Amino acid sequence: MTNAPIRALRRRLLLAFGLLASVCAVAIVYYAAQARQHVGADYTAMVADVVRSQEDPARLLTALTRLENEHPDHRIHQEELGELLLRIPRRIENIRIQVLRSDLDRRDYAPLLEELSHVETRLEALLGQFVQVQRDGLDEREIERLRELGLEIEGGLAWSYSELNHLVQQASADQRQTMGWLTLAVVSLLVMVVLAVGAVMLMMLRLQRQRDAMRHQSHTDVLTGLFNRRRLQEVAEQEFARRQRHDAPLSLMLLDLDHFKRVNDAYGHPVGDEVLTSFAETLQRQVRRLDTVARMGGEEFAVLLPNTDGRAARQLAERILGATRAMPLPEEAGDHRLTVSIGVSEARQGDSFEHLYTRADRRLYGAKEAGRDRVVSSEALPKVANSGAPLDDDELDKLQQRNAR
Ligand SMILES: Nc1nc2c(ncn2[C@@H]2O[C@H](COP(=O)(O)OP(=O)(O)OP(=O)(O)O)[C@@H](O)[C@H]2O)c(=O)[nH]1
Repeated sequence: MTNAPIRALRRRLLLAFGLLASVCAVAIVYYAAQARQHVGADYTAMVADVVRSQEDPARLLTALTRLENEHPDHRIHQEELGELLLRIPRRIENIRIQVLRSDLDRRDYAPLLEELSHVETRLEALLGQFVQVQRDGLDEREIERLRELGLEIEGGLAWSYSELNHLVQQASADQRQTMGWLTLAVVSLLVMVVLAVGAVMLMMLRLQRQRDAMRHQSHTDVLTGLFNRRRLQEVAEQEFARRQRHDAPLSLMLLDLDHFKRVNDAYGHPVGDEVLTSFAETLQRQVRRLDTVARMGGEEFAVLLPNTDGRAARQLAERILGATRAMPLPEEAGDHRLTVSIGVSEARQGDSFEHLYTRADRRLYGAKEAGRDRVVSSEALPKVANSGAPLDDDELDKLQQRNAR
């Protein structure tokens, strides 16, 4: 079992994690920018209006002073004053509406609106006075009265606008601070979410690894690292299904080390283990990547050979015979001659894996019976000593039964 699926899964998880983190980062930056823009835009219009209105009190006073010095025949400054007396109430109304619609605290702006209302009544009085002046002309008393009203209005307006300015600046600063905290909270939250998602992904990855490791163990022979009987069965079922679709040949080879008990008895079990492991390596060196090598138990092995007919399987088996004889053994067992018996069978029409396995097993038995260190396959069955004719499967069955008795 390779690590490739785990690596692929890890790559996919990392990619998903990176994408998620990027989306979160873009969302945070976009949100923060939007929020700041919104706060700024809310008060900018009001501040602009207040700044414009703050010029009105000074203009009013200037217009009144010029009025004093104006020649009765020239009505230029009277017109300027008249215009101001119409414009200032409009501006006050505009600012009042904006204040009422804003998020400012009512308790903060109530005195300010009260003062503006007072200024409005004073403006009405000034307007009345002004109309009278226009009608009756200016005298010392009228001028004095106009100046008093003008100063009162100027004071009220200046105080109200400066208070309002202060309130707006304060509110703006408060909101910016709130937005800062809010942004920090959102960022922390998102970071936590991202970390949590990352942790879950890591856990999933670990679980996947553990599952793969367990699956690997359940399919693997501990001593040799080869597949075990169960895995061979699974692969064989897949190969049989594939064979039905593509009509490709499929062969099975069963191998059993000869007189292996003697190795154990002569050199000890650990040396026997080493020999089994070396034989497994020898087998793997002989086969192709698409072949499946398994240890069936004890000193018995199997090789499933997709896209391989009986003849090619036999040739491979002959090669394995030679490689086994030439296989270097552990030092302690240097004198021993290791050989193997092999039964080979090719899948026939309508076969199941059980059929294929039983036939190969029978031929393996035949190889043992015929003297070991040989291959028995459908293409070259062992000869019966007295007749010299090759044995077929039925004859091998009979031989097997006779020996069992
Ligand atoms: N060292 C070692 N020996 C094992 C292992 N599994 C099975 N064996 C031994 O393999 C031997 C098999 O002996 P037998 O079934 O008599 O077969 P054999 O001696 O190879 O004789 P033939 O198969 O008839 O040629 C026994 O001694 C088992 O103890 C293993 O994992 N390690």
